Amino acid sequence: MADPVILVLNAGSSSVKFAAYEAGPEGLGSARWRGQVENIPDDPSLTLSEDDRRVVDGEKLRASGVTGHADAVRVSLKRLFALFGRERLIAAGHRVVHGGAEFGAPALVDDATFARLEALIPLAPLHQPHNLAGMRAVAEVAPGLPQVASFDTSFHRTIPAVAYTIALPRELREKGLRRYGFHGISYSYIASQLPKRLSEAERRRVVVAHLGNGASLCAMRDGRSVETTMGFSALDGLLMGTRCGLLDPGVLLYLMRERGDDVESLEDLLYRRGGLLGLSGVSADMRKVLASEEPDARLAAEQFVYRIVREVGAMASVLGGLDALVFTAGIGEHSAEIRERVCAGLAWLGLSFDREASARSAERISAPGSRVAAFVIPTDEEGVIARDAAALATQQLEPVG
Ligand SMILES: Nc1ncnc2c1ncn2[C@@H]1O[C@H](COP(=O)(O)OP(=O)(O)O)[C@@H](O)[C@H]1O
Ligand SMILES: CC(=O)OP(=O)(O)O
Ligand SMILES: [Mg+2]
Repeated sequence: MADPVILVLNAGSSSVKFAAYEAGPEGLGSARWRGQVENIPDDPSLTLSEDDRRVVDGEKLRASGVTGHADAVRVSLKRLFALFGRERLIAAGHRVVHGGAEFGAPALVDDATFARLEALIPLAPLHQPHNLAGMRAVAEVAPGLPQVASFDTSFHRTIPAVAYTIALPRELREKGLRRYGFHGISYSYIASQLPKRLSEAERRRVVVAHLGNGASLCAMRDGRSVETTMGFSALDGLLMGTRCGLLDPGVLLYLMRERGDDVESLEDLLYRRGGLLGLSGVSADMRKVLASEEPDARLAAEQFVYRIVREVGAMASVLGGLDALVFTAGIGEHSAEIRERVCAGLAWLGLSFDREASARSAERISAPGSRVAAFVIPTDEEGVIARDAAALATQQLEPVG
């Protein structure tokens, strides 16, 4: 009989990425099927590969009535089931952006858990509803299938109170007002790779730069998170594709008082209209920003780098020094130019950059003898989620006795 399959969904604010893994006797390998629906809701388009071969290439879905994330999941599942039979599915794993103060580890999603995740929607309004819509869509198409949530916040539970506490009155703190941190699934994958790729001395005090559409830094001591640039929400910290990052709250008070901006318009401004897009006026995509001659686009790229350099300095301070810097996610993995500019800004820390190694995307991009080592390690959020799902779903299928 064919091996069972684990499905993974990673729903972002405007996309759904998915992957499916065969669970053989040796465990899970790499994803056999991968794909995504991008540009939801304006112009959703589907891409799907089997064994790294394109099966569907940018098919427009608008005409088939796909508008939201749930539709996108339904269409994706239909296409996947044409490639491997639905009966082979044994579990689905989901990236869930917010686990609140409660979820410190992956969880099987039953009705009670689902309700608790729904209660966290106000903490991540542009991510959490889509994560939950994915679960509902899977439950419709494959009723009874075990579903597992992996959380972006869990990895940061080792951050100490001095770093996560927000200095506001106790009654607000007791309602969950604190810094949480995000991109934890990606950071936990990178942490798992450090012992395999860095020497013992290099992996004591590490800063990982997850630079994708959303971007953050994580300071790790011995592989555990002690500080991160995102906080209560995914709006904090670095400059991102469409988010401006760290912002004086006085700006919000000003906009509310002077322009009468309401919650919806501020949310739209902060999550969708700022960052590289808002500053450059060109695009949220770093490739287009770097290619543009517009002065505002140059400033956007310059500020993207500046904010990383500034925050790595703060992280090094928290760690009491820096042994290694790791780049990951879309920009971190693919943009040699951004890596070079960031590393140039960190030369004072003793980072000596190997441009030739970075240009060919080598794993180690610092020069021999550099006091701070630098690396590129491709992240694998889907792989982490698939393994979490396999572990929890198998537990459920085989009751321990
Ligand atoms: N060669 C490249 N040079 C610069 N930026 C790139 C390159 N390839 C991808 N990117 C950037 O990576 C971003 C997407 O990163 P990714 O980690 O996939 O983000 P997300 O998971 O948040 O969608 C794109 O917005 C694009 O700007
Ligand atoms: C938490 C977050 O910012 O996620 P993403 O990078 O997928 O937008
Ligand atoms: Mg991502």
